[in-house]
Amino acid sequence: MADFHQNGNIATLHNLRTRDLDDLTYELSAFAETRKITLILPSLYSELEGEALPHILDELAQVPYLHRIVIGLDQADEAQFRHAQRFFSRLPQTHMVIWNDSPRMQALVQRLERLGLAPQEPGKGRNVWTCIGYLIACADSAVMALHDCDILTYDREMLARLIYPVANPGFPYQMAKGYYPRIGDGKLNGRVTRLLVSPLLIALKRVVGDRDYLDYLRSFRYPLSGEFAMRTPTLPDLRIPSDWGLEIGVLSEAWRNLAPQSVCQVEISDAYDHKHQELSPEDASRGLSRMSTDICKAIFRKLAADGTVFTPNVFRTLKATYYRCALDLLESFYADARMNGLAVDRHKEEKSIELFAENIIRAGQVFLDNPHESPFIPTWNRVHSADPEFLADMRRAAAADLEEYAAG
Ligand SMILES: O=C(O)[C@H](O)COP(=O)(O)O
Repeated sequence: MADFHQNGNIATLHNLRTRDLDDLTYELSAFAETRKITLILPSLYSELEGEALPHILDELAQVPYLHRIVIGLDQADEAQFRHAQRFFSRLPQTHMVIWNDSPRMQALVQRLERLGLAPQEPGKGRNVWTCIGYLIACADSAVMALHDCDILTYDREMLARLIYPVANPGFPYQMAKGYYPRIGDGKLNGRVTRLLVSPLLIALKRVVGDRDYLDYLRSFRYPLSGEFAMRTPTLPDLRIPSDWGLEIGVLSEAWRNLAPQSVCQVEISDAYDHKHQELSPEDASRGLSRMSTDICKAIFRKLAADGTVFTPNVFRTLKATYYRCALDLLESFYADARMNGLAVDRHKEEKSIELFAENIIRAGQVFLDNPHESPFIPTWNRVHSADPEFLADMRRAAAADLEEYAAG
């Protein structure tokens, strides 16, 4: 049974298991009559062949309150795009599959390149950014929700709970961030959240001192969850990182753009499992190693923008402090897991901590070498002011792709 603890920084909306899904769905459907809700699904083509997405579609097919579903399809060729259209056609809601690699979409990226506004690299950040652009171009939704396509434990209650705080017109929330425990196969997962982000935030507080931004980030029970919902007026001014700092980046943007009273976190599942990436200790450009470096960079950059001075010595101290904090937290995770009959491989976890400690230094070095480097894709407001026709052309391009490469 959940608790009802509030941390005092941002509101936490728990699942007290006192309300059934039908009742929640009924109320969401009433909200949706006056505030249209769009769901964004950033998807890799390979996820269509995985076990999670077919089940996600089965669940979504039963959701009555969604106005539109926008699927951003990455890493697909023409035949795969046609297949994707067939795959998603069982959704009863209006939906759009955006083929990000289509010749038309690529021509649009080149158009942005000429303006110096193109995303620096492909990936989930660019995919999400494109889908948000499409949503802005449609100009008919009041609420947007987004979740990953690799959730093995998906059910439609997760979506209902994610959307509710921003769809309820009586609530002050502009953004809701999902949280849950990541558990699967009898193990405690969420390696980067538990072993990097949580101890790093504690260590930063010790090394650089109290910062509102650190307190804010520490308030989130699962800062790396890929699930969030927002009221759409905030979207045109949202800067999305194109690297793996996407989740932290979106939280940082909410901190910059919104009052703390308008941000909340919401419990959406009691056991979440997804596809696990490899740690990749040998190759820092892949897997959780790359993810951990990008996350550190995102946090360092944000603190620097808030007036924190970083030097090589600060990063060396931070590494040592982090290492101690991470080992201490590991004790807590171990005890918690053990008491709940879950496995924690302490050797593997300590190896991960060692890798993350190295990556703190690596990220620090990248930051010191190039403090102005920014992974952020320009906001849609900026693109719109540089090229007022762009959004309408993008919407037309997505529709033309759909027509030209009909499922067949
Ligand atoms: O949330 C995280 O910490 C990362 O996405 C890794 O998650 P995993 O350990 O569950 O694969």
